Amino acid sequence: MPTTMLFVVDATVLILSVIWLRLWRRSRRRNPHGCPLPPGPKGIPIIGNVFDMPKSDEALAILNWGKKYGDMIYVEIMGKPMLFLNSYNDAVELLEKRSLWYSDRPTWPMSGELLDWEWSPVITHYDERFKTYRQFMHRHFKADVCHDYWVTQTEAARIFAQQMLEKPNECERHARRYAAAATIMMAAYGHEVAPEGDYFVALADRAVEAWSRAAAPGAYLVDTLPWLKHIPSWFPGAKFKRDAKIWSQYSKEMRTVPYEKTMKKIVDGTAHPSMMSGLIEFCTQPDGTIRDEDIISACTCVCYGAGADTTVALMMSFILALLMYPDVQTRGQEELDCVVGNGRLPTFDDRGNLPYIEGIVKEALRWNPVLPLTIPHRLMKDDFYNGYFIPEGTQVIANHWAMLHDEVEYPDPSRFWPERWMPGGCSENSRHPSKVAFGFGRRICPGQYFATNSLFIGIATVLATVNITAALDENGIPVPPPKRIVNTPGIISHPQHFDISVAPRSPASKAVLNDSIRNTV
Ligand code: HEM
Repeated sequence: MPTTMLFVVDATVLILSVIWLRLWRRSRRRNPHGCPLPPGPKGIPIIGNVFDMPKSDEALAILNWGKKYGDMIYVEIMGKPMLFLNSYNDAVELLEKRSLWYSDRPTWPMSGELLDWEWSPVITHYDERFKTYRQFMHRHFKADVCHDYWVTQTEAARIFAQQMLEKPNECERHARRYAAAATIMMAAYGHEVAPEGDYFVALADRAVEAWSRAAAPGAYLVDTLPWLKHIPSWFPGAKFKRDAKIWSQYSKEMRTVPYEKTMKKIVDGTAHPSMMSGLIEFCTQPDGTIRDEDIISACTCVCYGAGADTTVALMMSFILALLMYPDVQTRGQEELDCVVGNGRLPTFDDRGNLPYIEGIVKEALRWNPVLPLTIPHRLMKDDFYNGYFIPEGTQVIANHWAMLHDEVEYPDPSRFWPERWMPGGCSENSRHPSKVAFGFGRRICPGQYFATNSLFIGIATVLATVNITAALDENGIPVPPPKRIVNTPGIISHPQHFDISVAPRSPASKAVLNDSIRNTV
């Protein structure tokens, strides 16, 4: 028989064996105790549902799948089982009540292993290291400790408003400095960021940007075929390995450079108090050694990695909402004038007296969820739920978009409508969006109180000091605001760039803002 013929026969036998093995494994999975897998699109042998997966607006598409398959939707991608949860109750039942088994994370071949981000608490496996890292984060970001950051957050919010007035078209950059750099870097390292070109921030931004590119769903074949990670980097088509080599250096520098520089200051006695100085003190042993140093550096580093983009995205969604729903701005300002007055700026002490502003914070968390399909939890053993079998290793993904746009909890869900939360409003007694937006169970976001505080003071300060309106085109005609939210692609939902005009609310409000900054700088 000619060699090519032999090759064809061998290849056919191999393919048929793999198909048989897959079908056999699938039927075994389906029926260990007579329970079927949860419903979902049928898929095809070997590759499973690769071609069924939506290419854009994934969360919305999966919400719509729910109409056909129910609240739990099961798919397999090249043998990798995935379960999407559209309902809050299922997420609580599985990710919270059974969190002992639903708290692991999957392995990420490109963005985790090859980019050397496995140190990151966000993707760390559910093990002893995980428990130590959660304990460290909790010490420094639990609800009552977050009061310690109020002053920094308030000052940074005022500078944000001032920068918006100066350069309205760079709003996103100002939001990044505010929400992320100025507050998070101070909390994590006691580091005061430079107004422009801060070194720590530049290192972190470079690494996070590379990570986001690597982690975008479907961006790298190696995530679907993990064995590809073993091919040498000179091999044709192995550009991903060469990219990963450069990007892994960014990850290393992001983690080590701020840590080492801050450590030097701690040793010199010139460091500002911070999470890092607190943890170093907590972990220093009687003999002078420091335990868990790698976990300390991971915790300080992850604050920017996990907290920057998320908070910026929410602030930008809030500003977009002001453009699309101008009444929200007017009503928020009326409440602030009534409660805070015109002679000073809002502070955290006013929060309990500002129900409408609180309604805006809730809508900001709900309306355009930052992580519409959140980070997968990995099931650690076979499970049975509602008559279905869920195999070990399944990646369970809560569809935050579906839960936060649930028409029963939040009628007219695509409307940014703080009134829904006011006494007598249609969602007055509905679930607080933070119960979904920050995730579930043992992997719930440890920065949630810090983040919500940043949102509150940012929103209150902007409304108290500036008016945001549509940008004007070259003929001086207002550019109509977008009619619906359009996000950039990627794991985190950032609204696509939009221009705005920003003006002081009044000469008096501008003077109060400038004075408040002068008195604190
Ligand atoms: C508004 C801003 C934020 C939102 C909406 C947000 C949301 C989330 C969500 C949905 C998760 C995944 C939870 C899960 O797997 O069930 C998460 C994880 C995480 N977040 Fe946040 N987050 C925000 C800000 C922050 C901040 C400011 C920090 C740090 C100071 C932070 C640190 C983390 C960490 C370390 C994790 C990984 C948790 C784990 O896997 O154990 N986040 N966040």
